[in-house]
Amino acid sequence: MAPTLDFQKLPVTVITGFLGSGKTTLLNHILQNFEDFKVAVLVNEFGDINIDSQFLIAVEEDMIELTNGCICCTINDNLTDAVYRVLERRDRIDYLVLETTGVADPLPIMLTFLGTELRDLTQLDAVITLIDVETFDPDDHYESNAAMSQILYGDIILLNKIDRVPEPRVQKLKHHVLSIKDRARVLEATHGQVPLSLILNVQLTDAALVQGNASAADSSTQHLQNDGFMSVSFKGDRPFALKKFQQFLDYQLPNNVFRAKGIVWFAESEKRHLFQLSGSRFTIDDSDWKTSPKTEMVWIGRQLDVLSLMQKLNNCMTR
Ligand SMILES: Nc1nc2c(ncn2[C@@H]2O[C@H](COP(=O)(O)OP(=O)(O)OP(=O)(O)O)[C@@H](O)[C@H]2O)c(=O)[nH]1
Repeated sequence: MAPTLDFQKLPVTVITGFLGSGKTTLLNHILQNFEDFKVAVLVNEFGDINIDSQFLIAVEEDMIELTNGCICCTINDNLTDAVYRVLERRDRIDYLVLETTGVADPLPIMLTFLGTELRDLTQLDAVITLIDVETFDPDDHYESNAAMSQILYGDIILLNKIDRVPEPRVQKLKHHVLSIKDRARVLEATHGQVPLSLILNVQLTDAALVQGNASAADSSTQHLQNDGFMSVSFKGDRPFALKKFQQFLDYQLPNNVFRAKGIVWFAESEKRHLFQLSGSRFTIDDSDWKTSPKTEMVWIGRQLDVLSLMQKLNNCMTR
């Protein structure tokens, strides 16, 4: 028999984790496997989620509805508004999953659910923090206050990308995490593949403890600026020359770039290419164009020299 969720309050799971740690990958795993319930997901961009177009019923400006009853909403700038849009469909939605941006401190987000009128309508179930075991350095935490806060407030810490490192490193990181947060549920995964029963509807968030930290949230809204992260968008109306882009990645990529993703149009290919860079590794996958070809990418890093980066990317385009 299918399990039922009969909560008066809408259960909410928050997925957090540093840039490129695998949050969207986990979200896709949830959307594909949480079949018994109708899930709403709140994301920053639709483009990241793998939605097979055959499952689409309706696409509105900020909401996508799927045949299985699930919906995806974009957060835009206002989380509370986005949650209320989901609550308007409460009769048809059993569960809410929210993916934060990689440089977000989860505490203010948790307090949105615990410290406002949303507290009567939603039930914060757990915060899942993903850690990329390959790039995470326990000595510097990416020199980021937000990364530290993600571990401090994570109820479940998912050590992800264990396919990329030797087992002893995973165990070392596990000890490190438990030294910061001894009550965390620590799990290990590749591509976020964990049984959903271990991460959803687990009721792990201690609301009283989090609310006790409310005063820390005032200063934490500054984390983004303090951590020095910034993003640069690049759009190209001419294709990239494959060789030039390869040379850029091999020899000219600034070392303060941490993450990049987007769609690339190559002169040499009729395909649409999805580019992902995380740390020093990148992948390029292909699919078919559903729009006219174009290049659209986001580059994220610290103190980026915007002009120089744009110039280098411009130089990758064919004349
Ligand atoms: N080898 C390996 N790659 C992974 C794993 N999990 C995710 N990836 C890849 O890592 C890259 C980043 O994954 P995402 O799920 O987009 O990460 P994210 O945390 O949503 O990234 P941001 O949106 O930048 O915060 C993608 O290319 C994924 O395919 C894993 O367990 N092993």
